[in-house]
Amino acid sequence: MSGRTTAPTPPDGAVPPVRHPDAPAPGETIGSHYEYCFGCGPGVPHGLHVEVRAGDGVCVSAEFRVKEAHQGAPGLAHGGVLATALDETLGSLGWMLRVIAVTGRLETDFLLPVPVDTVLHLHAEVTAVHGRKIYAAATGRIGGPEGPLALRAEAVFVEVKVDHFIEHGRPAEIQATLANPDQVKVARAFEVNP
Ligand SMILES: CCCCCCCCCCCCCC(=O)SCCNC(=O)CCNC(=O)[C@H](O)C(C)(C)COP(=O)(O)OP(=O)(O)OC[C@H]1O[C@@H](n2cnc3c(N)ncnc32)[C@H](O)[C@@H]1OP(=O)(O)O
Repeated sequence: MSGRTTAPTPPDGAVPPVRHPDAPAPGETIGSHYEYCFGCGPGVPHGLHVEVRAGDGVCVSAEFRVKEAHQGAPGLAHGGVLATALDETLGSLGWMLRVIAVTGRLETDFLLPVPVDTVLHLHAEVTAVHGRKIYAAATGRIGGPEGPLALRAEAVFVEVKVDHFIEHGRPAEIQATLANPDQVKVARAFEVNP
């Protein structure tokens, strides 16, 4: 046994998260990190267009309107789409820590069906950090920030460097991204100075 675990419960030795001094101000819109991101990109017509704002802790909130293109059952959102909305919101927490992190594990409870046209109110926060692992939790509420709880998630994100994307991404998109200083900035590629 190696002792490695991917469970979303912080292990012994995990520490509380620290909001980075250069994190976006509370209430500030974080904006899309990539034009063609299915979760937040304005260049994806059937994408989710999740809009995220910084919170005052190591947390963010977001809204997402379920569209016809997001159905699973008639008139209801597809569960995978809802998990994507949670993933996108959780992924934005990297801005609050000023790191790039990718989803390692995402556990989702689907508590209520979510009809088309619903505005889902999402909230995500970092609960602990252990080395490169970032532990986080998220909720999705129907109709308002205090509305009925439809979704709940726990996640482990793993911090990576820009090299992760350069090594694994399709070259055409990576080269176009790195060649565009505005795109590098919004992509959270903090260690790149274009
Ligand atoms: C050009 C710039 C572009 C920038 C764009 C920004 C976009 C942001 C986009 C956001 C979009 C939204 C979000 C998205 O959709 S992100 C897209 C979906 N996610 C992915 O594609 C991730 C795919 N997986 C990997 O690339 C690797 O497996 C990673 C990088 C995750 C780890 O491989 P790596 O070789 O690096 O790490 P390691 O093996 O040395 O392990 C290190 C530690 O991590 C722990 N661990 C490992 N795996 C898991 C796991 N699955 N769960 C829990 N924990 C895990 C491991 O136990 C160890 O801990 P410890 O045992 O030491 O304590």
